[in-house]
Amino acid sequence: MEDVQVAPWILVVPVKRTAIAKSRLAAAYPQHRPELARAFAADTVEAALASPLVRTVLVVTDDPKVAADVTAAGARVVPDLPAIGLNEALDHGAAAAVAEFPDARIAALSADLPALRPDELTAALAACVADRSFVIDQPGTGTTMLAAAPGVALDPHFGVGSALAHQASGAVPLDLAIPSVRRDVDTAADLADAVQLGVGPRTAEVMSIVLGAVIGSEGLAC
Ligand SMILES: Nc1nc2c(ncn2[C@@H]2O[C@H](COP(=O)(O)OP(=O)(O)OP(=O)(O)O)[C@@H](O)[C@H]2O)c(=O)[nH]1
Ligand SMILES: C=C(OP(=O)(O)O)C(=O)O
Repeated sequence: MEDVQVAPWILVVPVKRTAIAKSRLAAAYPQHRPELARAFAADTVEAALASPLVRTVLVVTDDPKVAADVTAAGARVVPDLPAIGLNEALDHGAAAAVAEFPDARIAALSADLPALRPDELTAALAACVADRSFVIDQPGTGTTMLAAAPGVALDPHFGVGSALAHQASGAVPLDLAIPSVRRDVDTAADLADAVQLGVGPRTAEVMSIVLGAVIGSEGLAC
């Protein structure tokens, strides 16, 4: 009988309600911040689903628009528990993943990676050989992905200074050239950098509306 290989990874992607998310973009993008947060999540999930190592993406969110977007893309939604916070949301998503896929490898992936490339995510997942591995973000202090081997607890420590916290908890940082996996977007400068790398279609669409509005308001074009 043919040996069908099953993709080993379940990704848990947390998405805060976009009405309150990405507050550090508020000054630069007061009108479009929620739409940008939604577009980042849609592009991140779509790129993750395109990796051949990814079996399923579980999106932990209470945002109905995000839930509709990611469901249409082929991901599954795990409703957030009320006001539990990022690491608790990840534990909640990981528990749902373990219950359904006990032999799978589980990784938490931030939803603010609009330039994410499936090939770079695949390279990152393939390099996760330790019990727990993680990807340090572009600034060097945070984390964009945390992965665990089957049977190993994810034990997430996302938040300010999470790179040090994950290392201190025994997770091993990946040493790979994977700029799109590292490029999380918190600030307007991060977003400009992501656009340089090449963002996914949803973010590109919102950015074209934003730039049209800016240029239009300056009377240069409409
Ligand atoms: N489900 C869920 N996801 C969260 C929560 N807090 C943060 N996230 C997600 O975790 C990822 C990293 O979070 P941050 O970069 O801090 O995002 P943020 O809180 O929207 O951004 P700031 O307001 O600028 O701090 C993003 O994908 C967020 O949507 C939470 O309480 N629940
Ligand atoms: C949640 C994190 O970071 P940020 O808020 O900078 O995206 C993190 O890096 O763990």
